Order: sequence, then structure tokens, then C-alpha cells
Amino acid sequence: MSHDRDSLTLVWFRDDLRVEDHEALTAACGDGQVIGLWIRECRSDDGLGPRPLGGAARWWAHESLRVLETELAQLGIPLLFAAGSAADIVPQAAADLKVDAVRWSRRYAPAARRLDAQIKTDLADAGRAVHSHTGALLVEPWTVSPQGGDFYKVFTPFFNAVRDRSVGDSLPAPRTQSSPTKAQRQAFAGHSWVRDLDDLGLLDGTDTGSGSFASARTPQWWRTTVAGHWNPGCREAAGELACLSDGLDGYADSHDVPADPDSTSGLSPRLRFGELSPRQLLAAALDIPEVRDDDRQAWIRQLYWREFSWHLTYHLPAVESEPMRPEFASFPYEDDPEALDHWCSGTTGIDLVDAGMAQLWQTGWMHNRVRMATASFLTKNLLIHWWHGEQWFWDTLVDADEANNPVSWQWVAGCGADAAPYFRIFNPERQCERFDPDREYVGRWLGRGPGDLTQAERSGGDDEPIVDLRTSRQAALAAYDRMKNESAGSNW
Ligand SMILES: Cc1cc2nc3c(=O)[nH]c(=O)nc-3n(C[C@H](O)[C@H](O)[C@H](O)COP(=O)(O)OP(=O)(O)OC[C@H]3O[C@@H](n4cnc5c(N)ncnc54)[C@H](O)[C@@H]3O)c2cc1C
Repeated sequence: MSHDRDSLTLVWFRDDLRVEDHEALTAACGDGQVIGLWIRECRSDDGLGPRPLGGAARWWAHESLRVLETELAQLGIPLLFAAGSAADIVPQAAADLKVDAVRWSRRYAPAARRLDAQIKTDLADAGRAVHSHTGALLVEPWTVSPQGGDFYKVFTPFFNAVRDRSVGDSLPAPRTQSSPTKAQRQAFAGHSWVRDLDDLGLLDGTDTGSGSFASARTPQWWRTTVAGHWNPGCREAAGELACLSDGLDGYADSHDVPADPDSTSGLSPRLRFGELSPRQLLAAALDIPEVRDDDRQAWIRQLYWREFSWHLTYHLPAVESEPMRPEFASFPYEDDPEALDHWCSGTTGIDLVDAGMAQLWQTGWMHNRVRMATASFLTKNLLIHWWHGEQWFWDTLVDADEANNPVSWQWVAGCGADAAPYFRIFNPERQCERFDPDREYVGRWLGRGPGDLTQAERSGGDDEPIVDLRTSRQAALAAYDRMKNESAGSNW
């Protein structure tokens, strides 16, 4: 259906690569004609903008954008691509395309918010209407605070404060518009900032050639290997949402079983890139009749863990680089590139850790229970700074998320939002016995069959552990004591 009014709106897509339940897109279509824009952004020298995508996420974004382009085209909406500084490109695009308004879904990391505020001012100064919309979160972070405090620092009170809030109904895809004419398309392509998706460099990348596994990050890897495990794009995401009952069935009891591919939903990259909105997920979970209520509630609680990560990220200046507990700034981490390389390449000799790192490298994803065990091993048994692990995950996870990744790393490292921080040191052998008793998961990812010798039964050989779990645990606790004695304590 074509629209009568003349109004033209630019919808700037970011981490919201969908057409359903998209408030900015729906509002824009209600006003008149729409043009979409996606920018491969770089961070400015003064640190404004989103964190540059890691290798696996770049591959995902590229594929997902291809699908979004097709979905939008079916609605009569062109999607234009650009690369560079959004502070330059968005005002330029708005002027060149002569749009009346610009709309986008909000983002919440401080450096991206500051950039968006600057762009909003520039557009308004140029006489354009600018509207930001909700869409990435169920709860806007500034709408929730504890009595007498600025923001929640512990999950359970946060969850109790927001769990019963209404989030409204999901929106259908907007109605079809009249497609741009050939002449209009040619005019779009003529602007200096417009690129083809394939020219954004999302699949480019260079091997640093330094010889270490951790630095040899080749994005082509993701294209050839990880691609076999995923089908990015909002169309496929909608199909997965329809099968959500598989992931929810038995969730309360079995979500910690890494060998079972249905023990969790596997929807994290869909949320990361906004192929599905959290509101769609919540509505779907509440709607599945055949799922037991404790499974449903346990899963919904996890959705709110994601909200909590963003709540913290919104309120903290630099969650990716600064410990939430300030005393950890002086934690005596060790500089051990060789051990880091063993960890990245999954050659630590600790089965669960190596299996997890193999799953990550081969699929761009790792089960949550194993993420916790591998992260604990790096930061506590190897005493390597959580930054290094966070960065490796950032580069290798298809769901690498600006909030969930650093907040989870800080949680495991003991410097984050956890009521019982440092003393929880996951023993990866005990974790394996408990959550993978038949060794199905480690067998799958280490290329050994279930029933092979357990870690304890093996001795010597190439896969001798690089560190003794018991003595390294004691060393970690001693390092913690040293830090505590040196710091005066914190008010976090
Ligand atoms: C060291 C470490 C790093 C992590 N990095 C990321 C990351 O970069 N991106 C990311 O999305 N998650 C991250 N997580 C959280 C969690 O591991 C993943 O969200 C989860 O494994 C995704 O699988 P799923 O979609 O099947 O989850 P499900 O169990 O089906 O849960 C549904 C959704 O809830 C959210 N969720 C589930 N568990 C958590 C959690 N512990 N914390 C926050 N949100 C959660 C996710 O959005 C997930 O898609 C990390 C966890 C750890 C311990």
C-alpha cells in the first residue's frame, strides 16, 4: 500500500536487525516514506561510539544485514549501507536524502549514548525531527532504582523490582510501501557515503602473523566454519522463536547440561543483533501452553539477567575495562602469554576447558556453564587478567555483547556484581563430573568418545594439565588476600 503523505524518515538500524516489533520502523512507516540506513561504525578518537565488532560478530552482522535488506525490500523500504563515523554520516545522509525525520532504537552503553546525543543535537540544529525508541530492552535503565540509591548492583533486588512490569504488546511488521523508483535508487547510489554491503569490510581481516593462536584471528574462519552452525537473519530467527518450547522444556532442571543442544534456547545471537526483541521472547515464553511454569520462570529469569547486565553497563562508565569493585584495579594478575595461548587454543590439558574452547572456536558459541568454567580457569587458576578472556570471547562469540560479555567476565573474575565474589573458584573437573557425567560434551568437542579415560585416570602424555588445579586455587586465594591487605576496601 502506498502512502499519501510526503514525509520522509530515515530509520538508522543498529543492533535491531528486524522488521517485526520495531517501534522506530513502525512509527516511521506511519508517518510516510522510509529509507533504512546501517553504518559499520568506528569509535572516534575521543572514544565515542559502540565497541567495534569482533570477528565472529562481523560475520553474523554481514549475513543478518543481507536478510534484513531483503525483508525491508519486500516492504518497499531501501536499506543503504555506509562505513565510518556515524557523527559525520548520519547528518550527511539526512541532508542528502532530504529527510524530515530520523528515528532509531536506543542503545545503552555510555560511549554509544554520548555519540547518539551528539548526533541528535546536530540533526535538531539542522531542523530535523529526531526520535529514539525503546526496543533492545524490556526495562529502560533510568526507570528503575533502589530506594535511596542510584542503581541496582545485585541481581535479585533488581529482578524483584522489574519482573512484574508490563512491557506492552509486540508490534507486527509494518505495511508495505511503494518501492523507490529506479531514478530514486540511482540517486541514492550516487551519494559519496553509500557503499555496498560487500564493501563494508565486515568479512575482511588480517592475520597478524605473530605466531600465537590468540593473535591469529582470521575472520574468514568464521565464514567457512561457523557458518555451518548458524543461519543469521530475522527470518530464520522467527522460525527459531516458533520452536522456543524445545529450549524451555525441562529448562529448570537441565539448563546446565552442556551436552544437550536443547538444554537452552540458543537465541543469544538473535538478541545480540536484535533479530528478535526481548519483548517478543518474553511474550513467546508466556504463551507456550505445554511448558511447566517452573521451566518458564527459570528461563524468563535469564532474560532479566541480560537486562541487569545492560542496567549495569548503562550506569557504569566503562564496564569493559574497569573493575566494578575498584580494589581489583590492583589485583596481582600474571603476565603469561604462553598460558593464555593454551587457553585460547584449548590446549590446557583440562578437558572441560579444552572442550569449551573447541566448541567456541568451531561454532562461535559456548554453553553458559562452560563459559563460567573456562572463565574461572583463566582468571583464577591461571591468574590471567579477565580483560584477555573477555577480548577473546568478544572476538570469537557470535553473541558477543557489549553488556553481557564484560559483566559476566567480571562476575566470574570476582570483581563484578556478585554477592559471593572471589571465593567461588569453579573446579573444572568437578564441574565435568557434575554436568557432563557421561563425558558426552567433552567427548564431542575433544574428538574422543564417551567412556574414554577421565581426566583423573589419565597421567602423563601430551595432554598433561598446564597447571595443578589444587595449588593454583591456593595461589589465587593468596593473591586475593594480598590485594585485600593492600586495599582499604571499596564502597561498591
Ligand atoms: C564469561 C561469560 C561470558 C559471556 N558472554 C556473553 C555474551 O557476550 N553475550 C551473551 O549474550 N551472553 C553472554 N554470557 C551469558 C550466557 O552465557 C549466554 O547468554 C547464554 O549462554 C546464551 O545461551 P542461550 O541463548 O541458549 O541462553 P538461554 O539459557 O536460553 O537464555 C535466554 C537468554 O537469556 C540471556 N541469558 C542467559 N543466561 C544469561 C547470563 N548468565 N547472563 C546474562 N544473560 C543471560 C541471553 O540473552 C539468552 O539468550 C556470558 C557468560 C559468561 C559466563
